[in-house]
Amino acid sequence: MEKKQFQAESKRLLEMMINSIYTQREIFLRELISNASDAIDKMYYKALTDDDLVFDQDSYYIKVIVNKEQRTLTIRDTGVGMNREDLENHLGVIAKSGSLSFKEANQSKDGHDIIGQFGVGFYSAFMVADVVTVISKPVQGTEAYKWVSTGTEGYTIEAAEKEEPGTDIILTIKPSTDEDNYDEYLDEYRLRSIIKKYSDFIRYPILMEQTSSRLKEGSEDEYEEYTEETRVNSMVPIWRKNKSELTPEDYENFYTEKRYGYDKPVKHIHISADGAVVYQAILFIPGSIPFDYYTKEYEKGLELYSNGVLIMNKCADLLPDYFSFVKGMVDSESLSLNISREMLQHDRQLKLISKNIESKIKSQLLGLLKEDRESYEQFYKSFGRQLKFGVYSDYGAHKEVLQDLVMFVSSQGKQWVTLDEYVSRMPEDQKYIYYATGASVERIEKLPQTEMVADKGFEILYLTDDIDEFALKAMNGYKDKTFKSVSSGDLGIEPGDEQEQTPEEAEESKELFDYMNEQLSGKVSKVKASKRLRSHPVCLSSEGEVSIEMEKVLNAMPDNPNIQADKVLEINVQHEVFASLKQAFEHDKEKLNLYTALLYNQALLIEGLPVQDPVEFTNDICKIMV
Ligand SMILES: Nc1ncnc2c1ncn2[C@@H]1O[C@H](COP(=O)(O)OP(=O)(O)OP(=O)(O)O)[C@@H](O)[C@H]1O
Repeated sequence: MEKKQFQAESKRLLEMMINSIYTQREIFLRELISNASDAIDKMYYKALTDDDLVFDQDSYYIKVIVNKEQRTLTIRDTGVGMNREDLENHLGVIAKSGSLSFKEANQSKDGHDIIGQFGVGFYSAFMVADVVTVISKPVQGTEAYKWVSTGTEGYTIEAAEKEEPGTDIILTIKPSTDEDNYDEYLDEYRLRSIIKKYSDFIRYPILMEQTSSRLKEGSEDEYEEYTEETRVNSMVPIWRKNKSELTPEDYENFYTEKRYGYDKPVKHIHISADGAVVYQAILFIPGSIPFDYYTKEYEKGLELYSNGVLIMNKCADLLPDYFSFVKGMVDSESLSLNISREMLQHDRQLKLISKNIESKIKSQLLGLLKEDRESYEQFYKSFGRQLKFGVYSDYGAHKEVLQDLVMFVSSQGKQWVTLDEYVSRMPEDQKYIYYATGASVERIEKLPQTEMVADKGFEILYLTDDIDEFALKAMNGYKDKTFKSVSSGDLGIEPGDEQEQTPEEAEESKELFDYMNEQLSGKVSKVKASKRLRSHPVCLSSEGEVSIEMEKVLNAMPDNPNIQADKVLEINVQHEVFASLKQAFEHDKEKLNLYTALLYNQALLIEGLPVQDPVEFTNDICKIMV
């Protein structure tokens, strides 16, 4: 029998293929099953134009058969089959896809979409097999042929016996070595799991013999093994079903089956888009945070299918970082796959899909916020931090998408409030959206800096997360209103009469404050009379872009940039302490120095900043006690 040679380039290409296109060996099964499914699809197309053929969906199947003794794995289909010419042209020429030509000649209808396009998938069989034998009989023909190849050595074709039309792809599985386990491709359970993973939604049944055990007839304790043929794939992808046919339980089951999470999702989003880009998607907002969510180990992404075949487990490009908590899958016919189907070309389609998905997620979250506040707050407690990171990232470029989704606890009843709610209940004379920062709501409530704004009856957002203030800065403002820290210089509130010092008093205290400022040189940039304090004697505020809270966050970072806020020590001139300061200024400078140091350290403590020299601080307290 004449042995035909692959062309030189083909030989190299095949070597390259086998060794480098695919990173995972197990996908050989996906490729062969996809080919089998394509072959059956082609029957469907042929039946459309050939009156002698009837396409009865139920009579077509794909069978995976294991023979452990002979180390063979057979993938059998009842599709169109190949004649001698096809075997030569389609399997003898690498990168020639009979399926692609077929697809081009037959426009896709009714969701019968052919998968093959590159003409290389078949050769992935050589990743696990020493010898590949193809026995095929075309549906329109009487003769069967056998194609045999050991890979790079070329192939032979001869006449063969086969009753039914269709194709058997018989792989002689390589022997296992110390490094490589090939036996797994002869293991029923392993094969089933590979089929489930990649080919669950192939629309023809994928059948396999299943070994189980049962009680022997007539016996109460003796078991026997038996085999029966069962279907491995679930065939109908739920995302192709009509939304009205599906119940909330169906979605929840899908979420659990797919192992997106072990919790109950807060919401599902089922998309069937057939506009500029055609795709289906089922997305979920998880009900609780995955344990590794806020760690580097967490990988975002959606499962990506092309025509029901899994292409990628986690396609990161489909989700922006701020929606990285979303789980689910996308299936599209219009993707430009690369040859291994492992990575996608960064194409327009994918971008369109991800833009589309982003706006769907946003509108669904807004819907949840409106219709089911409790669930939204539950969601927000888990993933709000990620949304705020999103607002802050890329210099606020995504604020339009996210600003209506963020919330903060506010001084009004310590409830969550959105920016929209805050602004809509602002009294007319309130210029700014006020916020205060601190480690917890309880601590913020006690901050002296909040006194004046709170006295005025203005609502204050309580910022307890280290990202919060950065996010607000990135947003700049909301609906024409700018954000204002209660610790910032100008609060935009006219002080009441009782706070105003007369010009003489102000002149008098200026000398005192200048003196104190000198004592605190390098620590604060100014000491001044406070306009915001009511009952407390002292507080720190900041001037300029960097607030004290931001200083804390920035300095806690690993590469500690040592950024300092421009701090101002504010003294409540209505407080009795101020009278003592004045007294000491006139009669006892040493005492004033002591008071200045004490007040400064108290202000630091209130802010949650470390006292630079705690021993000296306690000594100072002792000094005033004796
Ligand atoms: N089971 C089969 N029945 C009928 N024809 C087949 C079968 N398997 C492969 N072929 C033919 O061989 C060709 C080459 O198959 P191969 O898997 O290499 O490429 P493909 O499926 O066209 O593209 P891709 O690389 O994208 O999978 C197919 O296009 C098809 O014409």
